[in-house]
Amino acid sequence: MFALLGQLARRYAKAGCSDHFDEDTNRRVVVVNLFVFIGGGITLVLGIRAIMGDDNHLAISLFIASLLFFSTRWLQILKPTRFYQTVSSTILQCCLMVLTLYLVIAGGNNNTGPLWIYLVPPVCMFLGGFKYGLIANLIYTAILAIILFAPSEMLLLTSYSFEFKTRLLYSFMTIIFLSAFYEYSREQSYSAVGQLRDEFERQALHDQLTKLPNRRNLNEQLKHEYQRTLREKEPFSLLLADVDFFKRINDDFGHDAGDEVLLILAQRFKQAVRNQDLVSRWGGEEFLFLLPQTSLQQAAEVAEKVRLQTVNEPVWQNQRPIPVTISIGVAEVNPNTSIDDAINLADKRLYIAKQDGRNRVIWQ
Ligand SMILES: Nc1nc2c(ncn2[C@@H]2O[C@H](COP(=O)(O)OP(=O)(O)OP(=O)(O)O)[C@@H](O)[C@H]2O)c(=O)[nH]1
Repeated sequence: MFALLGQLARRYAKAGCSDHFDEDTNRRVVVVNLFVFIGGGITLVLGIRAIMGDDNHLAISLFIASLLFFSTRWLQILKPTRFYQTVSSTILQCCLMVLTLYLVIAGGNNNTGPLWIYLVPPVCMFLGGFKYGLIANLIYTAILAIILFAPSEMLLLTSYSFEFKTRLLYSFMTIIFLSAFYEYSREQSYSAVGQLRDEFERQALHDQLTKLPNRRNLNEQLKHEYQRTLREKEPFSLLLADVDFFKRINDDFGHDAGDEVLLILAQRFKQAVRNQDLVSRWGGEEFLFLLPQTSLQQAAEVAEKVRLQTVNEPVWQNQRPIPVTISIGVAEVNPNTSIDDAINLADKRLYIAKQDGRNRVIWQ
């Protein structure tokens, strides 16, 4: 029974949420749903009470407000887009503001109407965000002050003492300040968490030393590129490049120099290829190039260019030249080969390049 109620409540609260929305928008959808349930329900009940108390004006206002509250929920469920979510939350805020101002003007039941204005700051802050919430609250406060302090209470249908009006305004402004502060802190934390998440995602997909895409990242790109190859029947190619005798570089020049070599090579490789090509750090001193829309022969030419550039430009570290050469295995991916087959073939050709004396490209 409780489980069923919980399930119904969850379904009610989440109606209108969408995977296309960010977390904050979905949370606003939930708040609109909950507010409509509570706010719409209470105004409906108060409307019925007002009818029974023969206060027809108040009853009609409350019924209209209740209807508008419920319509905002229908709107965001019927049209689950960001635009309609904004429209429905704006209608809800305007409706709440007009209703509470009306309650201040009319006094409500035994002059208790002004008590409802304290709902405005938190609801507007949460639904509109810090900036728009603050603007809405300041406009509301200005209108409230005009209504309360107009000469001879000409805008009021009831009467309040001067002390009541000033205390109402002061306490209302305090609530605005607290709600604004809360919303500002919440937005700051939300954006800090977002930045942290982006940074973690970036780190998970990139190599720490060279900042190149890592193996996991490239595997994803390979799958995308393969889909395009299947669709458009156009091959792409892979270069598997490995630094020759890298262990010797580490031993002769130190591990830091080895790191520097990898870093400089990564930058040079990136500059040597087209924008749409991808260079990744595949393993320790291995780099895998993904060259979209490139045949085996064209890829072999690119590989030769990269090899020559590497052998002709030593890496300088602490004013010492470190001679570097690379060996490269090339393979083509077309609709008749799988990605794994192509990587294995590139690996096999790289092995042959090493066996044949290193500093060379093997592509057939
Ligand atoms: N400095 C540094 N060294 C690394 C890094 N990753 C792997 N290595 C080293 O690279 C060396 C690779 O050595 P090997 O696999 O024997 O290959 P190699 O010496 O390049 O010989 P060949 O590939 O046959 O030409 C190992 O000593 C690894 O410790 C790194 O990020 N930085």
